[in-house]
Amino acid sequence: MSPGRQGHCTFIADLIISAKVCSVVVLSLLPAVLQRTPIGASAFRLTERVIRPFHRSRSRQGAGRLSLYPDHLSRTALELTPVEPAVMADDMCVTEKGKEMVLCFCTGNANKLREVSFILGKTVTLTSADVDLPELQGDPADISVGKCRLAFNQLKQPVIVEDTSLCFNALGGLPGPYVKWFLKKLGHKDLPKLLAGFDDKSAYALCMFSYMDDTLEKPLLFEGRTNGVIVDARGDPNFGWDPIFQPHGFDQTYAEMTKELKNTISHRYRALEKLKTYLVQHKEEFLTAHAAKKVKSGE
Ligand SMILES: O=P(O)(O)OP(=O)(O)OP(=O)(O)OC[C@H]1O[C@@H](n2cnc3c(O)ncnc32)[C@H](O)[C@@H]1O
Ligand SMILES: [Mg+2]
Repeated sequence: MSPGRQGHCTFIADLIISAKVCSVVVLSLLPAVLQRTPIGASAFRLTERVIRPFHRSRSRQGAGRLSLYPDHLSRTALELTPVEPAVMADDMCVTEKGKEMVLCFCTGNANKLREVSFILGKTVTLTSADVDLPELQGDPADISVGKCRLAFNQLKQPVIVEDTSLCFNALGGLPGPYVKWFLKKLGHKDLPKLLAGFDDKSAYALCMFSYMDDTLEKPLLFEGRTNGVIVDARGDPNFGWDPIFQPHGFDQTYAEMTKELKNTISHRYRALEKLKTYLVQHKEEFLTAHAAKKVKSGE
C-alpha cells in the first residue's frame, strides 16, 4: 500500500475510534442530562412510582409471598412507595401543600392497589408498602383487623389494609376469606363447579378495609358488599375471581366490565366510600395529631 493511502486508512480508523468513544460518553451521560429536564425528571419519577412497585409485587408473588417470618416483615416494612392517583377524582379533601393526609395501603396485590388508588383519587396522598403479612384465619372482620394491627406495628404511621372474601350462599358463605386458596387450586374453570349440586348460585363479594393511626386504640372497620351470582368464567382473567362473579343487575362479570364501571359498583368501592367519609370528617383531627407528632419528634 502506498504511504499516502496508508495515511488515509489510519486517519479513517482514528475517526471511527473517536466516534465510538464519543457515542459511549454521550450515551452514558444521557440519562443524567435527561433527568435534569422537566420532562425527563417526570418520566424518571413515573418509572420509579409505577413500574417499580408493580414489578416488586409481581416478583414477590413469583417468589411465594407466604413468609411468616418477622425478620422478613421488618426487612420490607419501610419500603414505602408513593402512588399517583389514577384519576383526578373529587377534590373534597385536597389539602394545602405540606398538610396532606398521607395514608399507606399495605398490600402485596398490584390489582387491589390500582383499584384503591383509582377509587380514592385525591382524597388522600396514597403510598403503598408490600409488607408480607401472614394470611390470617378467622372471620373476615377479624382477619382484616389482625392484618391492620400487624401493618401498623411495622410501619407506625396511618395505614389501611383490606381482606376480600367471595362467599357462596349455598355453601354457608364459603370459600369466603379462603377464596385465594380455592382459586389457586381449582382455577376459574373449576371454582364454579363447587356449586354444581346446588340450584342457588348466588354469592356476594365482601371487602373489609381496616384503618389505623396513632390517635386510635384499635383499627376501624369499613365493610363493602356487592351481591351477585357465580357463573362460568368470562372476561379478562387477570384479577382474582373477577371472571366468575356477575353482580346483580348486570349481564357482565366483573372481568368483562370497564374498570370505571367495576370501580363504581364493587365491594371495594362500597367499603372505600365509607372510609372516605370517615377521613373527610376527621381530617382536622388527623392533621393536628400528625403536626403535633412532627413537632415532638423534631421533624
Ligand atoms: O396482600 P393482600 O392485600 O392480602 O392481597 P391478597 O392477594 O393476598 O388478597 P386477599 O388476602 O384479600 O385474598 C383475596 C383473594 O381474592 C382475590 N381478590 C381480591 N379482590 C378481588 C377483586 O376485586 N376481584 C377479584 N378477585 C379479587 C385476590 O386476588 C385473592 O386471591
Ligand atoms: Mg392476603
